[in-house]
Amino acid sequence: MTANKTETREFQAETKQLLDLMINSIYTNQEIFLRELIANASDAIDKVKFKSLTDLEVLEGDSDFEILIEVDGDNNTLTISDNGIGMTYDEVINNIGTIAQSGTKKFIEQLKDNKEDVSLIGQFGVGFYSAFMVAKKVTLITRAPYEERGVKWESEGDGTYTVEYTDKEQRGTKITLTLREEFSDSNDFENDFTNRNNIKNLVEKYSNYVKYPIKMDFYHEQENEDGEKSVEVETKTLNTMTPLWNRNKDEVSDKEYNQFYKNLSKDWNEPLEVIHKQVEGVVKFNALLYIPAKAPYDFYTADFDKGIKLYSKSVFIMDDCQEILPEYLKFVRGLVDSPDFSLNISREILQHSKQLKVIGKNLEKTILRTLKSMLKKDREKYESFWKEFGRAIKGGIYTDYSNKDKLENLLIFESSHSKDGMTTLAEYIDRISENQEVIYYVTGESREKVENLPQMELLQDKGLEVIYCLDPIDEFVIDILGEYQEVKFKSVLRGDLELDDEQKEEKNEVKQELLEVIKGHLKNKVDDVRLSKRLKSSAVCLVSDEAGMSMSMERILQGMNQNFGKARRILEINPDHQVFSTIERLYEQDAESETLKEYSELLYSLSSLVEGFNPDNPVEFANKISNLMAKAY
Ligand SMILES: Nc1ncnc2c1ncn2[C@@H]1O[C@H](COP(=O)(O)OP(=O)(O)OP(=O)(O)O)[C@@H](O)[C@H]1O
Repeated sequence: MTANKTETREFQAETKQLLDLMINSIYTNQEIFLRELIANASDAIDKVKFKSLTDLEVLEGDSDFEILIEVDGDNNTLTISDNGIGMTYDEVINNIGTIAQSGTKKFIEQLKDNKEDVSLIGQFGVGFYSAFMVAKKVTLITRAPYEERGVKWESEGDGTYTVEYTDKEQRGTKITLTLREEFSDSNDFENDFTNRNNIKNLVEKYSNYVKYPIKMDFYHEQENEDGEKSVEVETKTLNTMTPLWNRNKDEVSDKEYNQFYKNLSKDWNEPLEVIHKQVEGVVKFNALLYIPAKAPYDFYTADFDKGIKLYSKSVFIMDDCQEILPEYLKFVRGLVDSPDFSLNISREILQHSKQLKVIGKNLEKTILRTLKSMLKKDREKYESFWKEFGRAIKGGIYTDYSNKDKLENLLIFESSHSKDGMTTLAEYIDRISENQEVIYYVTGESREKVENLPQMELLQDKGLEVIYCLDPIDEFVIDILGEYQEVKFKSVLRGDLELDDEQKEEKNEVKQELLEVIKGHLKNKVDDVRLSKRLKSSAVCLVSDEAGMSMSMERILQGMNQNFGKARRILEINPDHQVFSTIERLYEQDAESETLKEYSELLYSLSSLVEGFNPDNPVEFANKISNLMAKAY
């Protein structure tokens, strides 16, 4: 880098792609660029303010924090300035010239498929680039504290940008957008970003609770008694600033809560639930928490930025405090403001903060109470919550057994009881007859698949309700719970169902020898062969042993490339099926019959197929079936 020279640099390939999309593909809601730039300005002021707590010099005597907006209708420009932390030369190149966030690629992919979905912009941390939705040129001039010179960055969004040193007296950043014609057209109020009233409306809509004054000059023409004209300048603060969470709950409207949420989370949707808590006790705090309606695109990945914002007496301390709420509530967004937090609290100190623990426990209880009440009072809303975040709650049971009692009552499942609604475990228990001693459950990929399983036949016939575990994590959760209200869980696909069927019991006595022969033919494939008490119309099914791993677990672990061995397989044959009579006949004629061996193998392949496993040798399997068909007539 050579000082005082203008450097022309190329954007990264990804940035180019992003800019291209910003400029050419987004046709609605372009106005949010203003929110994004104001948010950046506010973040930058937060940063310098925070730094000044330990280093007052950083302020250089300039501590009247503010964000200024200027418009110039003659030159079609809009300028946003802040006296925040500013950027050094290298920071400009690192922060503005490149996209560090790994999520950006995914953002580009999603935008390609869904060009209208600008709600994704904030989520992916591409806020600054949204300026190119409305600007044909963006000029950024910035100076960091202690730097002698400022830095000028400029780009027309065409693949390159320039950087050079420049003079800048005031600390902070000034961003000037030279607007595209369609965004400075005085005949189109909502898209005219040189119109002061439009800007005022947008600030009120999107940035009303930004903590620092957002100011703009308004010009009033005046005429005195002698007919002389003059212009009076009035500087107005456009935002109300009072932190919403410190206002009385009764004084805050739903609209205000929702708008605040959108600013805070960058989510385009309204939140599903708002929790506003004001506590005066041993520990004093105000909290404003939100349960989102939709899971962010990266919610179930390690990239997800979880955490709650921390404030002390309305002064921002930290963006994403992860210590306050347990991992399973990571979907909750919001902030906590407590005078008990120390301003220069570090992440290390946070982990041992007693106040934080007390507040965290209090909030956890409140959130769980809110969810419980939603489950009781508004099932539809709860089911929509569950669809988005149910897995996080289940994860809470799976990763920490001590959460079991808190969370088991929040679980809901699909079940054979109803095609539309879902059931809690308590509702299941309420419905079962006194002599049913277990909670039946079945694991599988979809309602349709589990309902067609041969293993379900007898239960369906007897009208016994079965819980459908359609999410791979369900089986782990059920394994951990073991029982609910002292009623044990029982997998339909494992062990003996103990559904006593006396007629079958009688018939079963004589068949043991035949079963041993079949077992001998399937030596390396199954651990046992039994007569089934659960099949009605199907000939065979495969179940796993009560002890050890289940077959669905085996499949999940295999999918994760984890080799924990195989589930113990048991082949069950329906003694009432014609096929069984056939093999019985074969056995009576010749216990060592080759055909009996072949049929045993075929039955095993058929049962594996139903379970979703391919036959060990598909070609041999196909040949055997063809031969059988050829012999049939
Ligand atoms: N006004 C500003 N003052 C100082 N630094 C800024 C300013 N605007 C942007 N930056 C820097 O540029 C970076 C990139 O900004 P950008 O808006 O693209 O993403 P972000 O703010 O990090 O993410 P998000 O928009 O999701 O909050 C910021 O993280 C910040 O370091």
